[in-house]
Amino acid sequence: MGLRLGLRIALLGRGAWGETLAALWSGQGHSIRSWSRRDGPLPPDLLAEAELVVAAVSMAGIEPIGLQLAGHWPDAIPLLSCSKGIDLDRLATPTQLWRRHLPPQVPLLVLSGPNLATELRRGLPAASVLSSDRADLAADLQLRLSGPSLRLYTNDDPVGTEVAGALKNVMAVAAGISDGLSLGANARASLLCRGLAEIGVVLEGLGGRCSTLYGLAGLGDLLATATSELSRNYRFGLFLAEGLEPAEAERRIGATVEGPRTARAAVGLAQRHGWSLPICAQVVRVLQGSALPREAVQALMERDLRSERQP
Ligand SMILES: NC(=O)C1=CN([C@@H]2O[C@H](COP(=O)(O)OP(=O)(O)OC[C@H]3O[C@@H](n4cnc5c(N)ncnc54)[C@H](O)[C@@H]3O)[C@@H](O)[C@H]2O)C=CC1
Ligand SMILES: O=C(CO)COP(=O)(O)O
Repeated sequence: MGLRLGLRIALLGRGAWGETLAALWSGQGHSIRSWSRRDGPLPPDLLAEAELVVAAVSMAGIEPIGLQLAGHWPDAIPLLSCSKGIDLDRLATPTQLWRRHLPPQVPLLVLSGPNLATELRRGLPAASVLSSDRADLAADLQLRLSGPSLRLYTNDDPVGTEVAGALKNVMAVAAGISDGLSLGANARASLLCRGLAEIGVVLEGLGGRCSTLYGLAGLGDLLATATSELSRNYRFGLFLAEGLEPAEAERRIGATVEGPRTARAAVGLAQRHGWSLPICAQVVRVLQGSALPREAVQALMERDLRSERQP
């Protein structure tokens, strides 16, 4: 990467998040060449001039795009992954999925934090984390991509950052259920606090650091997503509490809702590693139709009593 301030960015995905990032960064003088599924096949030269590739597709898009780009990646051009979820088939984070297809020398970075696209599109301020094992690169991109409405911090815990950003969507679904059932402020706070502990089990279990849990990608995004009707995952939970089937709830939202598949992936990871993830497990029971939302809440309240340190 040269010393120019304006970067040549290739953007994969022009959904709500991709459009928002494109608007922010083009407004800061970066040049954006973007591709979205609706444009048709990936142009073979999309990455040719790029200094940075930004991936803002939903989890479902990573594998097909990774397959198409494998073998065509310009040497060592970094990828900034902005997706939030755990892949259900491979129980993998977004960068773990990308890594399967990209040359080992391609540096990977993660962007995650309390970043409801609708608010950023309105010009409202927010902060986020740029995470990478490559501290030099993260610091360089922090400087170039931070702007008047999106302030970037760095950390060197990409796995923890991704797990936090993925699992908060499950907790947002659970909070939507709780609020949809009118269980009150105490219930929501209790749920989110225990939800944070549960995110910590997965985060530390996969090698992330506890400090990330309490940072922007963890507690920060949990607070934003699990308390705002701008969040699709939270709205999805509200619809479940109303008695809608999951498929109908997704249809009404009409955009990506990563929480449901991530909940099932988290339960898959829990089975593999022997972890206890009670909130994720109850969200999955509701999704599978094996419990009504009220029964899931009751099951959480009736668990054996334990120390706060245990999940
Ligand atoms: N909307 C938001 O506020 C934020 C979203 N995110 C994350 O960014 C990711 C994208 O979210 P949104 O843009 O909001 O969703 P969206 O539903 O508005 O757009 C999804 C994008 O992914 C692409 N896509 C989906 N399946 C694909 C496939 N099989 N092949 C190729 N492309 C495919 C779509 O064409 C579209 O560009 C999600 O993982 C989400 O959790 C992260 C931060 C904020
Ligand atoms: O990740 C987000 C905000 O940080 C977006 O949340 P939703 O996908 O629930 O809308």
